[in-house]
Amino acid sequence: MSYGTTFPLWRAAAGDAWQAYTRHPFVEAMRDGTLPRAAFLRYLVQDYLFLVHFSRAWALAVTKAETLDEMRACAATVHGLLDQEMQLHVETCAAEGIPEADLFAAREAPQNIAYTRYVLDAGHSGDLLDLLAALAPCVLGYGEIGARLSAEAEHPAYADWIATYAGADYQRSCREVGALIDAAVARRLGTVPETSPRWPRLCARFDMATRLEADFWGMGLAE
Ligand SMILES: Cc1ncc(C[n+]2csc(CCO)c2C)c(N)n1
Repeated sequence: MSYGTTFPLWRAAAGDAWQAYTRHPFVEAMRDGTLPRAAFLRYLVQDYLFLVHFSRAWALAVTKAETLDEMRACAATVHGLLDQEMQLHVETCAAEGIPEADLFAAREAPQNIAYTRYVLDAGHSGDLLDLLAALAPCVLGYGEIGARLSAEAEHPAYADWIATYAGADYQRSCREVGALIDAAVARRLGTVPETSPRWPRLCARFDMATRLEADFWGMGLAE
């Protein structure tokens, strides 16, 4: 999965951290069906809270945008998060007897706070590129994981989760976010962004968010 031209450069700069995130033991246990249900639910409850803060981060991106096209793309993501992506969490948890009010009131894990507030701070202290570099591992990493697991899954236990992220709708939104990033980079850094003095900091943002994603999986596995 390339999702544009900027993402592969950031992914390569993150090196081994990218594999540690996208091939984390939690991911591999969804692939082979050995992930304990309790670990998945612990992850899903935290992920609901995560998506609340990610909706805020994409809303911040609307205010950091410089063009109407950027605003539309970020606003569409806010809408998709609030009205579609969180449904997987709400429905899966409801089927396990966990109502949505309990999800909203759940206590945030430190790994969740670290990741979501890091992304929000990247946006508050920087511009749209700083924010997008911190958001990219989440959106595009799940696109990569979903596509791989749908080809490699050995067990149906987590088929709904995999289908959400491997599905055509989600894969299209990954391509759209990839295009948003490419256009935002070209607009602000020109056609050879790797030579910009800002480039190393954007790579560092992407790298840190990638490490925080791996820690988020680890939180799901911790008893
Ligand atoms: C820890 C964690 N990381 C990434 C995602 C996936 N995700 C989060 S926000 C967003 C953008 C809207 O399409 C996507 C795809 C998740 N659910 N949980």
